[in-house]
Amino acid sequence: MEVKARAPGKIILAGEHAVVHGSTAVAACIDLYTYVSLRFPADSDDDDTLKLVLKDMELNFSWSVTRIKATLSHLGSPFPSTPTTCSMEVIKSIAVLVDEQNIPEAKIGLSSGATAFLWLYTSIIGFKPATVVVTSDLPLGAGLGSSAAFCVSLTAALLGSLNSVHLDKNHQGWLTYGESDLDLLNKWAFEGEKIIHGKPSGLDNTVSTYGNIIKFRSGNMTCIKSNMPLKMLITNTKVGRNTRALVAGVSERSMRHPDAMSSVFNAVDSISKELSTIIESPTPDDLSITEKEERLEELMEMNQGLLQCMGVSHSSIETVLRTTLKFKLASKLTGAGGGGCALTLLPTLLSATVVEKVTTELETCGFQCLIAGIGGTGVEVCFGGLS
Ligand SMILES: Nc1ncnc2c1ncn2[C@@H]1O[C@H](COP(=O)(O)OP(=O)(O)OP(=O)(O)O)[C@@H](O)[C@H]1O
Ligand SMILES: C[C@@](O)(CCO)CC(=O)[O-]
Ligand SMILES: [Mg+2]
Repeated sequence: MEVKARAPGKIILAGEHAVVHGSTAVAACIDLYTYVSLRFPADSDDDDTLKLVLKDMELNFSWSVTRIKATLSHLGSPFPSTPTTCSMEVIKSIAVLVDEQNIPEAKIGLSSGATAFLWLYTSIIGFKPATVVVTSDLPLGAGLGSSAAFCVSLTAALLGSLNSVHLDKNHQGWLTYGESDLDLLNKWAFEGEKIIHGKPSGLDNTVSTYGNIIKFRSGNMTCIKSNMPLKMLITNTKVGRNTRALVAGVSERSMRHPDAMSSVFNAVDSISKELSTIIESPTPDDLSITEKEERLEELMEMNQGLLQCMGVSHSSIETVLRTTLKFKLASKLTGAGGGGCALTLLPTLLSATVVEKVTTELETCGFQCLIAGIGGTGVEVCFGGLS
């Protein structure tokens, strides 16, 4: 049997980092996906290996199931209906299995992904041979939620292979999970994100699981129905960074300056709330689309200033801000910052010529620009019948 799954990446319109400290954030999924295919060998096959193929990265990992079992069987796996945090002690045991794969230094960031894989696989499936193939449209470590899309799509494929999860396995094409299975999936994906991010808020895995545009605070989400066009230019500065280190840096700063940072987080909370109210309010209401866009631009600029205060901007992000400002366009970083991606609001009345000019100038700086569809469906699974 083959189970396929796909989960979207995301953009954060407001509230990254502050959301880790209890503020509201607003995020939307984008139509760029991570895909996972899970295949179990036929019973007749004499196969004892669990294989993880990271196709885009040209990396093949394989572990003997007997060896994994010897390391982890004391945990009583599998326990698919009980999402459980991987303890530091178990992370260390899994790290030994990952180290044995001799990941090249240039790709060493993938070791946290491989650790999350082994935790999710053994916790949900147990000690069974399989081949898991991963591909992704998303740039890794660039702020578009690749880690969450990886954890969500992987969990979707794993849970989809279980008989206890109710899905029509004869359905042709992509299928969505029922509400309670989605909740279980999201909890497991969050446990994977903890291994990659250290202290995630849960925002990224939640928007990848449920899709749409969401308002999120302290683990609770509300879907937002947008009443205005929201066209964003995404610029990838291609400056690599790591969310775990950036999140830890903000926490350290907030320990050094608790009062000042708590005011910063409160200000972000107000920005996210105001931004979601503007997006949701009916048009024409008291504000025209153009007025709403101007308010959003101002809020994005304010949020960017506060992200700078948190210490997560970067000279490459500042270059994007300066370049887009020349065309009177507002931008902010999206995701964890420190490089990665920036968002620029493209107002409805902006001419195609200006979009072309700003894109060309950003690309001349060595950046990569894209416009993604936002707010679609979240994670999906498929048991065959994809063209
Ligand atoms: N397709 C994938 N295959 C394997 N590992 C992945 C994949 N996508 C993400 N990862 C893991 O996630 C890490 C990147 O996660 P990180 O949280 O730093 O960035 P991001 O999720 O892209 O950005 P942000 O968290 O700011 O949205 C990679 O180094 C890798 O360990
Ligand atoms: C930086 C952060 O707020 C968003 C990363 O996309 C981290 C998190 O919420 O887990
Ligand atoms: Mg991430």
